[in-house]
Amino acid sequence: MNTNTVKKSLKDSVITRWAMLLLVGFVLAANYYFYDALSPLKSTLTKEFGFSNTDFGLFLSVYSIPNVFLLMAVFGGIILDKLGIRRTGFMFVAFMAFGALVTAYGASDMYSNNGVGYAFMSSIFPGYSPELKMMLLGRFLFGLGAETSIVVISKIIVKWFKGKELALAFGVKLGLARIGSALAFYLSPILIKSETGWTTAIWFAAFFVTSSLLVFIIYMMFDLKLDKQVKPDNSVSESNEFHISDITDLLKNRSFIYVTLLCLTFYSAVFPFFSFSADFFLNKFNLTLEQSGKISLLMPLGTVIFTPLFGFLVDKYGKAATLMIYGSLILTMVHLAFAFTTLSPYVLMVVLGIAFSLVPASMWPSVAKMVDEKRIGTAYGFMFSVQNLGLWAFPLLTGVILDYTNVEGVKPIDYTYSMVMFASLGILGFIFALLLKREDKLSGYGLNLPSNSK
Ligand SMILES: NCCCC[C@H](N)C(=O)NCC(=O)O
Repeated sequence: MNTNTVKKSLKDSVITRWAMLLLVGFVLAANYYFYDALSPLKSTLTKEFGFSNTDFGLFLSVYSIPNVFLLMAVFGGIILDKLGIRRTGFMFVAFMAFGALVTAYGASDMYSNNGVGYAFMSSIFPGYSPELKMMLLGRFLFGLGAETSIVVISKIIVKWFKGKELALAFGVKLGLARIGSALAFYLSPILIKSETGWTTAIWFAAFFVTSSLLVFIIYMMFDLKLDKQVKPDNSVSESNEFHISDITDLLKNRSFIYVTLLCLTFYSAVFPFFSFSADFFLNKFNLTLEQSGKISLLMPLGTVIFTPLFGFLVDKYGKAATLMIYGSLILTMVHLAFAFTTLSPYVLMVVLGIAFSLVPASMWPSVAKMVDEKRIGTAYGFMFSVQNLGLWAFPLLTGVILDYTNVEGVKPIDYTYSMVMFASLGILGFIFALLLKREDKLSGYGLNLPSNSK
């Protein structure tokens, strides 16, 4: 382990380690802001560029292509365990910023007025608009950087908080990420009305991500200082070598497999739903874009409170495996209620926020109990790649289901079948959570024990 300190180091100072969390939390908030910033703009993209439901789903899902099909999150995790936090983090946050700028450029007048790349994009795949293609390229690059940078930030949290308030720190980190999402749903509908044109909403998001690169550079200075204080032991350089057995060992670990499958199904029922949620409320409850955006942001806002709270409880009392079961069950019930009832979407989104706090607050710190810290980047990277299979397939499938079950141009759009799909994913997540808890009794990782007892 990389923690054989004799003297006190930076991470022993409560203020410094929480300040580090705020720095990387800013990077994460920018990442989540950009991911969600275009979701409230679905109808605007249809109006401006003729996006169909499927085009919009394609735009959302292209984020995951580098992580699923090029295994970027896995390679990113391996690169991270080998090259370390600073170099890997800088590289992938820079990718994220570049991708965000390319997306904004693709939606801009500068590009549509025969800007760089317009002629080329017009010449390939003529069935799709040049704007969509440039925006797809941007989101692809953004996704390539964004997922690995989340892996890097997860490793940063483990580095500063393991053996201390780990689950609480993960909870706060996720809370900061969700503030990014909530801000996106709040600000984007306002920014599209700005005098500088509707694309201000996308440019603002792109500059937010770019500013996070500067914040990451500040973090790097503290990281360097900590590494100088906490000298690695002699075995580290050898153990930093990646071996294929690092992956095969993970695949032989049943607890890890169940938690990965839970991650896939649970998140597939949340993020793709969330991306369509503003449009769903608008259609189901006949609301304005601003009203529906405000309902959507109740879920991330709820998680800002609940995720750190549940993280604190997991640190203190344990029960992570049990809470993952409850979280999956609540998620399923909320989606069924969305599909078949007209219960208040305000209440349901808050309840969804509780489910979306229970599982992440328990899941991510639990992985640190199953996997050695030196391999945590590889483990999170692997989970993210598998999860991205869902983040790729389900937005696309939602768009296809919507186009298939609705008549083009006829409003309101009916989301019932898509909601049933999300509820089914919730049921699968519930089953994997049960299996994980059963397996924990055999493996002895102690997922239901408090954080400092392992
Ligand atoms: N920004 C939306 C996609 C993030 C996915 C990421 N791989 C993840 O799972 N993050 C953890 C979380 O709970 O947000």
